[in-house]
Amino acid sequence: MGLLVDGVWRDQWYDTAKSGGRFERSASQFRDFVTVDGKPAAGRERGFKAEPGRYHLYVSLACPWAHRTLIFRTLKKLEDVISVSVVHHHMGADGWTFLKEDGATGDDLYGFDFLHQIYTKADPHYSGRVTVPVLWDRKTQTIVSNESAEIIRMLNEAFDEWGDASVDFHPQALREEIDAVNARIYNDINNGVYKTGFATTQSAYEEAFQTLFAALDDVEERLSRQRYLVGNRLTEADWRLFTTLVRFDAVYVGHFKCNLRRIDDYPNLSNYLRELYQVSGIAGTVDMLHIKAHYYGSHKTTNPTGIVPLGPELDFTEPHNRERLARAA
Ligand SMILES: N[C@@H](CCC(=O)N[C@@H](CS)C(=O)NCC(=O)O)C(=O)O
Repeated sequence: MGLLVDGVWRDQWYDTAKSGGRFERSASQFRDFVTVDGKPAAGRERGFKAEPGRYHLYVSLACPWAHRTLIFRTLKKLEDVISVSVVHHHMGADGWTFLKEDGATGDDLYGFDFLHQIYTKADPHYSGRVTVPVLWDRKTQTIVSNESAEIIRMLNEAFDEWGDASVDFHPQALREEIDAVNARIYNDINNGVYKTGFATTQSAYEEAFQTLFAALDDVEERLSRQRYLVGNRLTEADWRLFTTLVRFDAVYVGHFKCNLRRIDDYPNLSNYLRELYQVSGIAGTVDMLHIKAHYYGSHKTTNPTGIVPLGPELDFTEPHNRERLARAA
């Protein structure tokens, strides 16, 4: 685990000393957009036109943020439009690597060994973390975006000429509510599990832990009344929550000490998780080997032995009871 400083790789763990033991996620730096007409998005200088075969995703199957982009690629039927390379699940002294093992593909575009080489190809003086997902433009050989929240919006709306235009996970009428729900779920749950697991003081851990479970309790209550988070349909907000829920009992409960309750202990959240997992194409985006091997094997400060637990037994294919809420929202 490390970062680039003026284009030079440095092996370094997260620095929580400045923030009272709290984990603070740094903002993504590549923030351009692929658009239908190729014009730059508002406030941006560089424009990228949607074209089939032009863009490539670098992902980790372990990573919940990268997982969002794979889900959108699948649900929008963009598999033949946007190609993908999968990094190795172990993130060690070199950061993400392109070692080909356990289903990791290697770097299909340049044959690089490390993901940080993709970052320095885009910007030889890049300083910052080297994260997945990355949306790469083959044509101009640069990174369009390394922010999953924005990549999924591009996949949702810019490629409809070639993908499935009939599904829209960010409908105009629900945008305000989606944004509000996303904000809480991002801060308290998606990033909340990291704040809990990477805290380096007892008080920072407890603060994040309490916030996380208060938010999960609220979502459980919401899902007892309505089938999905926003409106009566699947939206971006659901997929963003899903990637955390599906990792929760396998990883966050033990590795990140998020152990007040498991998702399995919440009747509505667990059925909701099963329903989303059973949506066509989704199970194929969930890779428990990568998920468990990555977290338990890579975070040496949290799990120095690197031992990957064998449990728990999880079966997301069991029946769910969410149909009864179909008209209740
Ligand atoms: N805000 C980013 C966060 C991505 C992120 O933090 N990815 C993790 C993997 S789960 C990563 O690559 N971490 C490497 C590091 O922090 O050095 C997004 O949502 O795209």
